[in-house]
Amino acid sequence: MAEQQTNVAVLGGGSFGTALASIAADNGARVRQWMRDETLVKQINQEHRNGRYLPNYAMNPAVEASADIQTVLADAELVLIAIPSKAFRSVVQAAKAWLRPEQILVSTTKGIEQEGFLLMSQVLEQETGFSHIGVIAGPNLASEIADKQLTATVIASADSLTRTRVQQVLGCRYFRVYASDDRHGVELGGALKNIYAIAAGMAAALGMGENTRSMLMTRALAEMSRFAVAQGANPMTFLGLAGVGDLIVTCSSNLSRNYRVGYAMGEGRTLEEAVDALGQVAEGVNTVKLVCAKASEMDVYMPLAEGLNHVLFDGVPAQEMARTLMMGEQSSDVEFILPREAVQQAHRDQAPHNQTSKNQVSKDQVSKNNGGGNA
Ligand SMILES: NC(=O)c1ccc[n+]([C@@H]2O[C@H](COP(=O)([O-])OP(=O)(O)OC[C@H]3O[C@@H](n4cnc5c(N)ncnc54)[C@H](O)[C@@H]3O)[C@@H](O)[C@H]2O)c1
Ligand SMILES: O=P(O)(O)OC[C@H](O)CO
Repeated sequence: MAEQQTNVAVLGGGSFGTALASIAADNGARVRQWMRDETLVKQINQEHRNGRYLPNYAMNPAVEASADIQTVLADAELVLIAIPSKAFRSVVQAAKAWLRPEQILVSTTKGIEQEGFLLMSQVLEQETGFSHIGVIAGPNLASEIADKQLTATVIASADSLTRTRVQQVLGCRYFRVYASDDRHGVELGGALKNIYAIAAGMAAALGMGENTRSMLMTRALAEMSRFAVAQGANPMTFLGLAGVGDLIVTCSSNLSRNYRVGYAMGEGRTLEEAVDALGQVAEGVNTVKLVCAKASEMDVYMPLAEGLNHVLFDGVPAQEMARTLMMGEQSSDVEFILPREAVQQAHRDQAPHNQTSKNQVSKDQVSKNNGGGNA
């Protein structure tokens, strides 16, 4: 007996929504994609191409685009939401009247909501109260997926039906879907890596080398997992695709919008110029502010994120910040093996006179250290 075709709804007409819609259609699902822009709807239905966000890639012709959210959600078993975090809640609210508890709702958005520091799956939970909720995250540059480059992602959910159905619906010859039940860790991995992608782009534009990039990525991973553990996530998640996997791709590729924002700033553009030139979402710009505020509230040491925050919003030159960071506390490599506090204690015990601990990267410290570093 032939298996029944799965109905999939994709909310979002940007690059990731478009890439995901094509995967599901390539895999035999009936896919409807919702977007606001009627011109884009017409173009996708007639030319099978998203000329605004992925102009150089053919979409599966079976994807039906529509600006009517009710039509798109009707009969959908799986709903994939690819809307930037700033608009995520409003779109879920607009969709709510046509969502049903038996549907599987999956956020693909890598951002944080300012009010309450909520991740998008938490917004979904708040708005719907449903139980089949998950997130997708991993090293997933939309244009490479649209080009059918071999790619893997993670579906994370406490609900096994959500994990299994997403693996069945999206897993195909060019897209592998791994499962996790650490939804919070996977979602945080996706959101946090954007911060360090901006820093990596900046470092590349400033001519910093591969040792620097490697140090930045590895210390970023330490910082991300430290923050995530304080938020209740499993540190082991950061060894997976949604942790180190996504960090590698976004810190190395100029296909990453966050990396491109950093690169443009490293070339001398202002943040506003860099974001305007992009014309697409770079979630890391907003995330760094929210994460620094939360880290300070929870007393989590995040010198790279704090440093980037000062560069983006306080006008501190990136070179100067790099010098300051190089003069910061020399700490433990892997804190889950040798705790940072043990290294600090050893420094205190062996210091001829007491040193003050350098827990925060402040603007004052930047000016004090200016010129004195060895980055
Ligand atoms: N592009 C990627 O490679 C990629 C990969 C993985 C995850 N993501 C994540 O997916 C999310 C979406 O990213 P994207 O790349 O598709 O963004 P994008 O900038 O390419 O497109 C965003 C889409 O959202 C729509 N949108 C914005 N505000 C809206 C609103 N109020 N109502 C309805 N639609 C609205 C835009 O019109 C556009 O169609 C982001 O959080 C991003 O981090 C992106
Ligand atoms: O283009 P970015 O920087 O939003 O990154 C896209 C994806 O998150 C990469 O996995």
